[in-house]
Amino acid sequence: MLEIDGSYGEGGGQLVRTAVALSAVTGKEIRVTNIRRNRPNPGLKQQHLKALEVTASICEARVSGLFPGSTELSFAPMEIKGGKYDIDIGTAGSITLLLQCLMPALPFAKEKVELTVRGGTDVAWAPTVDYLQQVTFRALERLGYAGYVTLEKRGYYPKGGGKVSAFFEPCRLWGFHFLKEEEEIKGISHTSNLPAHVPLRQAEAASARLLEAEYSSRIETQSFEDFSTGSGITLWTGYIGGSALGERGLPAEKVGKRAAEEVITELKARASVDMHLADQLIPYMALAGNSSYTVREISPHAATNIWVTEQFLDVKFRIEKKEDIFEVSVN
Ligand SMILES: Nc1ncnc2c1ncn2[C@@H]1O[C@H](COP(=O)(O)OP(=O)(O)OP(=O)(O)O)[C@@H](O)[C@H]1O
Repeated sequence: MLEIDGSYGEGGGQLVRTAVALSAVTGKEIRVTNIRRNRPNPGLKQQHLKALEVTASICEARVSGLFPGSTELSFAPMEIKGGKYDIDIGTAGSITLLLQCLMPALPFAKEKVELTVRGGTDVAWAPTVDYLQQVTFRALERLGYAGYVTLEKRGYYPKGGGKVSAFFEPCRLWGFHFLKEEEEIKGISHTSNLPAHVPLRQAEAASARLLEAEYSSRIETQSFEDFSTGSGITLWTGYIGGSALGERGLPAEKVGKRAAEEVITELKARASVDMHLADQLIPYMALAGNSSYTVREISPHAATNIWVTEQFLDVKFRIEKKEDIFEVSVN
């Protein structure tokens, strides 16, 4: 039984998701203690519970400790099955973070996996669904990953009610060295139940700020009348993304500008991947072997993900400072 201290480093939800996914891949039984100890509300929340429940059912795991607020769990996987699953997170809990828990295991499934997930598609502290599609999947494809997600309906905080379909096929991962890929910046600016000028103003403000920094952009606008009310914008180019969400009282122009600033910060650093993708790629790069990227900073999320991944797999990540950026590689 492998014991993982959930308070290590960043000590958040991602450590638990990576541990469970790699337990499924390696077949190693685990116990995770001190779950989310470094968060103001420690223990498992609804979003984490759903992710763990689905991962357990896909790999027929024996689990204990799955209840709200639980700070310790054990997970003993069998084989990773395929099949169809219909999952309702029940709140505006992040759909993309639920997928983050499952996705590293799915190349090793016996058959294809089809999921329908209901929850939040554009919520704080998580990749937006557009980021997942345009940045994360673009990078994973380079590692041989076979899967895609389709947005059916947006879901914003607090009501949620978004819907995403996802499809994954068993595949063999291979190594890849990520280099900076810069194209015209693309984006989607979207709203639900708000006036049509809101996504336009978000998009125009983002484009104007990008142009000031000498980047051209093409941003699509979308207006929906879905179950929840909200707005957001995601921008991307190569392996770099940025996003911002609307808030009551926050002018649409500020939302657009925030997303643009995120992308500009990443692009100016001249690294190959952004800080979020950098932590997300760690388990896949370890499974694929012989891979690398450059990033402007090593975030606590990335350092923690490296630490958890090294507990499961016989790999060692190297981090080297090269001028103003860091190269992260694994053999
Ligand atoms: N704006 C964003 N764009 C892309 N990815 C993001 C963004 N914000 C957060 N992420 C990603 O979402 C994940 C968040 O992990 P984290 O452990 O903080 O989540 P959590 O389960 O909500 O946990 P906790 O509530 O314990 O913080 C990380 O992979 C991070 O890179």
